[in-house]
Amino acid sequence: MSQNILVCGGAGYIGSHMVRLLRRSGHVVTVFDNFSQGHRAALPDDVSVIEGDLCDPSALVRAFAAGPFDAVYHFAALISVGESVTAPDLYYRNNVVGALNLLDAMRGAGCDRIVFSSTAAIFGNPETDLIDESHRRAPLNPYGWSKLMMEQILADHAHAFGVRSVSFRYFNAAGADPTGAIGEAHDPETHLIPNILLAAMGVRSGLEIFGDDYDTRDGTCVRDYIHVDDIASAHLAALGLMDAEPGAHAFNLGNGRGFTNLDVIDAARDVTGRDIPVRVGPRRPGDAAMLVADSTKARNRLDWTPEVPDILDIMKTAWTWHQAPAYGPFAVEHTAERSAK
Ligand SMILES: NC(=O)c1ccc[n+]([C@@H]2O[C@H](COP(=O)([O-])OP(=O)(O)OC[C@H]3O[C@@H](n4cnc5c(N)ncnc54)[C@H](O)[C@@H]3O)[C@@H](O)[C@H]2O)c1
Ligand SMILES: O=c1ccn([C@@H]2O[C@H](COP(=O)(O)OP(=O)(O)O[C@H]3O[C@H](CO)[C@H](O)[C@H](O)[C@H]3O)[C@@H](O)[C@H]2O)c(=O)[nH]1
Repeated sequence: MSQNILVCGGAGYIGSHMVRLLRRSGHVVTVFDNFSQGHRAALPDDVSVIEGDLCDPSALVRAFAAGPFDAVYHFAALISVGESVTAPDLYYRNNVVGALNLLDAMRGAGCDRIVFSSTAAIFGNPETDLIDESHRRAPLNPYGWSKLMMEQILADHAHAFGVRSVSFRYFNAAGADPTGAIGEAHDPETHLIPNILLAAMGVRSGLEIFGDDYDTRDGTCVRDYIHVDDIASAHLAALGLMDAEPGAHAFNLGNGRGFTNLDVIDAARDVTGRDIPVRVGPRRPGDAAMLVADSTKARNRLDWTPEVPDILDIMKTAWTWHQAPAYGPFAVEHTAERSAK
């Protein structure tokens, strides 16, 4: 049955892939975004767009006046682990105060279902190779704390107000829509795979690896990369779970395979066939050595199966996007590079 969905942060990287999946699935979509990182060009013509900031309660009242909404997907946040260490005030204001404003506005409008973007960063350095939902939470940075606080707030709102929620702890979102129409375009770009591909393009002079003295197989950090459309498909399944079971649910989303930063660079060399100059720099503050998901719970409870689990296939979709980005800070440089050939 078609539902009316508000997607906060829907113009961003993961949100825009969610918007497309919701439209393909027949749902009606309204996007709320302040466009600090989002892109209008990432949105299809058949969605309504409300420009506003989560930190402005009046903008949220305006958004909910466009409802009623059956559910909210909440992707809007500041997302850089390293930046959160030096600017914690920004992270707590945007990610906690802003999200509380959203919950207030939902309650005022009688909307009681929310799917929340949490993160592997709530776990800190893991005690086991694979991290399942029962693992101890011990964030290493304010970004992770902001997300863990929101998970607690959602649990308390379930108890006090009957809010139904699903928190998804994504491990590392990667890849792009297979058509290449939308993809990852942050400014500044801090994520590993886009930075590697920008180095492969020659848009960046090379890639700096943040530390090679971690206690891992080759000394670089280990991450679990999950295709952005596989994150979106889990979110779609969450609608049914919230209908069936009240309360605050949480799931870890990953492929269960860890790749060192050097492995990821090798995968990019395979896919692009290009030289990727690499230099080793100091560790980045707030980084965990290794984050790999056990997503058995999502597979069982949501009947969720990742469709693009292979790192090379994930990389191929990212490469398709990066070679001809339709928008974002590097679209112009890429155009210049293409025309120079
Ligand atoms: N990218 C990853 O690997 C990853 C991993 C785990 C969790 N997450 C979480 O997933 C969510 C989406 O991540 P993303 O990579 O798509 O980020 P993104 O920056 O591309 O998207 C976030 C969107 O939210 C908007 N936004 C931010 N603050 C806002 C505010 N105060 N009011 C209104 N709009 C605002 C931005 O303009 C942007 O469009 C975030 O909550 C992030 O913490 C991302
Ligand atoms: O230019 C770069 C960029 C990244 N890295 C390294 O690559 C790994 C992955 O870094 P990303 O910035 O791509 O991703 P993170 O693991 O730091 O964080 C991502 O996943 C987290 C969950 O683990 C958060 O949710 C966050 O929003 C999301 O950006 C880390 O070891 C990082 O130090 C580099 O060496 N060079």
